[in-house]
Amino acid sequence: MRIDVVSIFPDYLAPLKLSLLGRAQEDGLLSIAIHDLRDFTSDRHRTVDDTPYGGGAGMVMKPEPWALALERVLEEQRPAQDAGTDGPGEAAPGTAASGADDAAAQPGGRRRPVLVVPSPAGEVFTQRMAYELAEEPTLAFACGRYEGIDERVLDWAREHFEVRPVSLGDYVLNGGEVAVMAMVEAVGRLVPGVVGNPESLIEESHSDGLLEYPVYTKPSSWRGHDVPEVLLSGNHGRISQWRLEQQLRRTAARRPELLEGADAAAFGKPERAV
Ligand SMILES: N#Cc1c(-c2ccc3ccn(Cc4cccnc4)c3c2)n[nH]c1N
Repeated sequence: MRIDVVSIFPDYLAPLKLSLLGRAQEDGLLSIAIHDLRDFTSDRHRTVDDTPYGGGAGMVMKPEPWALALERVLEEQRPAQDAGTDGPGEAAPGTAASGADDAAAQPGGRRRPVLVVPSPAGEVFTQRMAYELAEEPTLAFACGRYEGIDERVLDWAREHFEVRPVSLGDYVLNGGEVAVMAMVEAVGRLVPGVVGNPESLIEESHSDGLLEYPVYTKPSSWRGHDVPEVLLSGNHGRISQWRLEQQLRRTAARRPELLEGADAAAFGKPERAV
């Protein structure tokens, strides 16, 4: 998978070169390119913002640098797009990645590349969305700042990308970079080979629509706190039952809305046609 990120703070994204995602790039499983929006300005001050039409506080990001930056992204992503490389497999039927979204279709049937635009006004990011985005051969992320990006950029981008405004959650950040870090990590770890043991992707929070069970390691007794006896029993049937009970208890206590009409698949990996 190829990922491109456009930001006025490229150094903010430096951690994407570390740890698991860094090794995945060394192994050729992922490539992550960061583009400085200021490289696409034309004035000596490398201006990326201006005052808002209609008045109001703050500044708005100018459209032209964004269009030039995103055109460069389109150009650089074309080989991966044309190869359709690196989706973890067939796109889950019915998901946007599977071409079910006609809006994403290009002339000649080629799918438009996905552009994720972090925004407080976006669709909330979920594990299900992470699975869907992980099916794409390329992803582009536009990190806004100030009061946001001139809306005409998104209108223009829809002619070239499948544009997805996405929010990290219902709180206010100063820009899109933190959201992109979270999304790139959540998506990147789903690309086959990035996480050493794919088993660990199965039993984690949200992968089955429930919060994960508590985990323990040695010593079995620590400062007067003991590991639950069932986990020392070696009885795998009892252990699985206990873990599911813990998941249900935690989810009911902390995220009861996940249980309403819970169809675990509705929150985890999209259903695949049998
Ligand atoms: N994803 C996400 C977000 C953002 C977010 C994302 C991009 C930008 C670009 C600018 N701001 C500041 C800003 C603040 C308020 C109103 N309008 C703009 C951003 C906030 N805030 N909260 C989230 N969950």
